[in-house]
Amino acid sequence: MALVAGRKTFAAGKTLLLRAGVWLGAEAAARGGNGARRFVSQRVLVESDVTAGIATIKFKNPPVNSLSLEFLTEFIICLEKLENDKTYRGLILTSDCPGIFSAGLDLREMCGKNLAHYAEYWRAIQETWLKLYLSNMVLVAAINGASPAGGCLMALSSDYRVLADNPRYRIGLNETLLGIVAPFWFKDVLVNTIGHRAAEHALQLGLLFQPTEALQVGMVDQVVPEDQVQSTALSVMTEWLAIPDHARQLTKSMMRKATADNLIKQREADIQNFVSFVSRDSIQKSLQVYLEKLKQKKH
Ligand SMILES: CCCCC/C=C\CCCC/C=C/C(=O)SCCNC(=O)CCNC(=O)[C@H](O)C(C)(C)COP(=O)(O)OP(=O)(O)OC[C@H]1O[C@@H](n2cnc3c(N)ncnc32)[C@H](O)[C@@H]1OP(=O)(O)O
Repeated sequence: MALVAGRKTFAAGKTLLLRAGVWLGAEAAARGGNGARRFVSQRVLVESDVTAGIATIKFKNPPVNSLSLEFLTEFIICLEKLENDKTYRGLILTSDCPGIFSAGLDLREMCGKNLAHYAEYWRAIQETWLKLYLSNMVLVAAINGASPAGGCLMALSSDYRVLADNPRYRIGLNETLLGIVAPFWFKDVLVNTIGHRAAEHALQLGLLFQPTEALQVGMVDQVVPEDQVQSTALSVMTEWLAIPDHARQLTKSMMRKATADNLIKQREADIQNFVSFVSRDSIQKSLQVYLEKLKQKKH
């Protein structure tokens, strides 16, 4: 199995160091006779059906699929590989961790680190979102677990969302509950999905919706029994892939470009905003208290 380490070039001429060992050769992946391929990487599992042109990315960053810098690095590389490989027209996003889609940003990346680290981290968050939001592939989120904040953003950036019908699987942008603020582009994506009034309400109160509420407000497109999430995602994908790619892709771009451009034109300022916000003593304190509460919950 090949081990690739190198530099990943990000937008704005910046680079993110691809840590040695995080990407374990996709090319060495098992290839079945039925057109199924499996890429192997440490935190991101990629299964694909070459014949159908559909790949499935399973987040595998236990215990809660937090969006750590290492996870994001692997994820971006996987996305790029799939995006550049014209075999794949559709991508299903789901989780390999039982009961958790993604706990969102990794709070440990935002606590007690230096300014350069915060900047690197935020650039990776931006990059992940831009790649997801502007993907030429059809993206279906098969949400098989809790999906707060950054986890919710990943789902919202897909073209279609299927959520498992389990009241423990709440989804929403809960940033205010942590004493932090969802950045404008998180807000824009939420507004595009559920409308301005509902987004204002949800954002100010940091609402986490149970499945039936999420369906009602339009945050997800379908709620299905837990054991039908993957099969539903697959049949939705088949429906979407019946549309000619060029027409669907141009339409997607027409709908999303302005929102993405809004960030692209002020990426550096957005990074500086994040760095100065998150490094404030009061914000550091809020995040630490929140992390401590999460830890104590168990005892
Ligand atoms: C005005 C200018 C503004 C500019 C921008 C400024 C600010 C930036 C805003 C950035 C936007 C932020 C987005 C985010 O995504 S913030 C993260 C929000 N996430 C959460 O609130 C989720 C917190 N986690 C949970 O609610 C639960 O863990 C759960 C996901 C529902 C799973 O519950 P359960 O299965 O019971 O697991 P535990 O709670 O026991 O957790 C297991 C261990 O995982 C640790 N953990 C959980 N979440 C995170 C996380 N997000 N990051 C890091 N670590 C996390 C938890 O502490 C446990 O650790 P332990 O085993 O060591 O105790």
